[in-house]
Amino acid sequence: MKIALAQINPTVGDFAGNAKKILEYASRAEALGVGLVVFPELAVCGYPPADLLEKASFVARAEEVAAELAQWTTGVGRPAILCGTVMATKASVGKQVRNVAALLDGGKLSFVQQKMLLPFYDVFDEQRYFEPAVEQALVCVRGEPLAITVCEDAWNDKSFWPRQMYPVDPVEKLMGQWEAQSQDLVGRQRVILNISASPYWQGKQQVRQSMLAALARRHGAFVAMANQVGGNDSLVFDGTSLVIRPDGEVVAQAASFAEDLIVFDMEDGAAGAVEKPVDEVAAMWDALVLGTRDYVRKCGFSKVLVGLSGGIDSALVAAIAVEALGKENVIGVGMPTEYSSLGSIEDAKNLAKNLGVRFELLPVHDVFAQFQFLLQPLFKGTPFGLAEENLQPRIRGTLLMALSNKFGALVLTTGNKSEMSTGYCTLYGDMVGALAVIGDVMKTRVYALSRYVNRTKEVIPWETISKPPSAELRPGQQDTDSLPPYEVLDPILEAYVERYCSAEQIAEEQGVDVALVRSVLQLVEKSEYKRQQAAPVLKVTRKSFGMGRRFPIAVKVQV
Ligand SMILES: Nc1ncnc2c1ncn2[C@@H]1O[C@H](COP(=O)(O)OP(=O)(O)OC[C@H]2O[C@@H]([n+]3cccc(C(=O)O)c3)[C@H](O)[C@@H]2O)[C@@H](O)[C@H]1O
Ligand SMILES: Nc1ncnc2c1ncn2[C@@H]1O[C@H](COP(=O)(O)OP(=O)(O)OP(=O)(O)O)[C@@H](O)[C@H]1O
Ligand SMILES: NC(=O)CC[C@H](N)C(=O)O
Repeated sequence: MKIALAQINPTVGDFAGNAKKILEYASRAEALGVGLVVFPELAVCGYPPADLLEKASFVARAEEVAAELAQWTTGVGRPAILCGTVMATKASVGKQVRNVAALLDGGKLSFVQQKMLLPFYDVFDEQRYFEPAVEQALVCVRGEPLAITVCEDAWNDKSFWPRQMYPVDPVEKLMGQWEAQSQDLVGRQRVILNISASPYWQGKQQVRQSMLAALARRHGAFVAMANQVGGNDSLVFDGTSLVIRPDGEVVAQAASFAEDLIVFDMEDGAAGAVEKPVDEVAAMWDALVLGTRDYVRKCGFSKVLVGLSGGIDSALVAAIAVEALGKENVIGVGMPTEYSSLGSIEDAKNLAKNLGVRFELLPVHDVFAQFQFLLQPLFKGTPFGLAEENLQPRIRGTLLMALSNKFGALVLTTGNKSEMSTGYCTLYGDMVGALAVIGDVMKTRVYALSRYVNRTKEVIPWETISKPPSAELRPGQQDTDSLPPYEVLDPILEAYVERYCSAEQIAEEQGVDVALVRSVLQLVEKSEYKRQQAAPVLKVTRKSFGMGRRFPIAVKVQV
């Protein structure tokens, strides 16, 4: 039997749109003569639906849609559909919802495999909503025996992980059944299907592939994983659906960061490997582009605004926005004060010209002067300081939000992960905005991505890339007045924020003074309040700010 993996981009809660997409892909699979078409985890309602799952009407709607989709499988020659959805539980104890792989065949719901392992770490919170499966069962589709798993069910293999997170391994259980039923299944190729909603972070594609290859080798099985693609709030799903043969070789791989349909046939399993190497910078770029596009469009917008300072962060965000939404949908706004260098305004204009985007100049010297004048009686006798400096980003934030209200364009916020980690950003100032596009990208990585943007021609002006970073909030200000150089800072932050290393471990690992490390860690601890008020951050690393990293604010932490 030919099996198709349909890597679709659903929208959370858009039942009609998702069902239409499922049938569109199922029809394409039908035209290719497949017997079964496999869709990602929760394809019917989109992943992650979060607390929408607590509404009985949401779950009921998913059940109705699954029944409608089943109708489609009635026709002659129609493939069976295996798709992720939610269903109410029947028992009167426990959680009310099940995360399931539903097999729709012959016009009806013919089999249900409930998810057994419910991830509850980082961005996942499935134990909050779902009742876990207590058992697994093999199923025959058009005469082919199949082992069906839902995402995390395949992530607990003892041959791959040094430590198993759960006491059971659903794949092991299913393969045990294959053994037990060997009389019926003798000579039959083992096949493990996995429907996934497995989000991207840097390096994730390789982890997923090696893990599934280990599973294939250990059980002598074909492993086929259909993954979701697309951005949903902070999460970006890369797709990269895979088919791996029993010797661990990849035999089919779907596109990354785009919808796709791939077909495989166990009989042609010997076909050459099609493994595509991953360029980490390119993958991160693709993730940021897709995450931005889907956030803006799925929220019902098409246009965005970016404050262009002539600096590298806003330049990179504008370049991502153009790739995601088209140059006609991006507006750059320059808002200089007396501390902005002439070069910065030129750099911002050149960037806008290179990107082909509309550029508006709103000099804010007078507004800034008016604010200071108004505050003068209260501020009398105090030196020019943070309060005055921060007025500038706050004026810019107010103007960007006014333009947003007037023209219905979302503001993209430009802070990077180094700044968000250390609190080097102004609350209600440069932190305004709908989406923190590069909030999970350290400054040193911002440079790498900018060079990637310029790989064929100069888009981000070289002046922007080569000048020392500065917030330009007072004469001659440079980031290094307040922070260590980014080459020193970023590895410290990565070790602390992403790997939870101690000051001593970091000092030893990186050969830096422990007092310097402590001063950086203190900045991280002191700025949690800012991060909790920040726009959603597109997750591109193992540990990003937002729902997968929860720390208290009113707290005393020793670093
Ligand atoms: N625990 C807590 N919970 C809630 N709110 C808390 C708080 N602690 C302080 N606050 C509030 O936060 C205020 C301080 O925060 P905030 O007003 O943001 O100001 P603050 O962090 O003091 O200053 C902003 C820093 O970021 C730098 N900056 C600004 C803009 C852009 C860039 C750049 O390079 O991109 C850098 C700037 O040079 C300065 O060093 C306090 O006055 C207080 O109102
Ligand atoms: N003169 C300006 N005109 C328009 N927007 C500005 C201006 N200055 C700052 N901004 C906005 O505020 C954000 C914070 O900028 P700032 O210059 O303070 O530091 P930065 O983090 O180094 O960013 P960048 O590298 O983009 O300059 C910028 O990315 C930009 O969106
Ligand atoms: N939806 C899931 O079960 C995802 C969990 C899985 N470990 C992943 O990160 O991809």
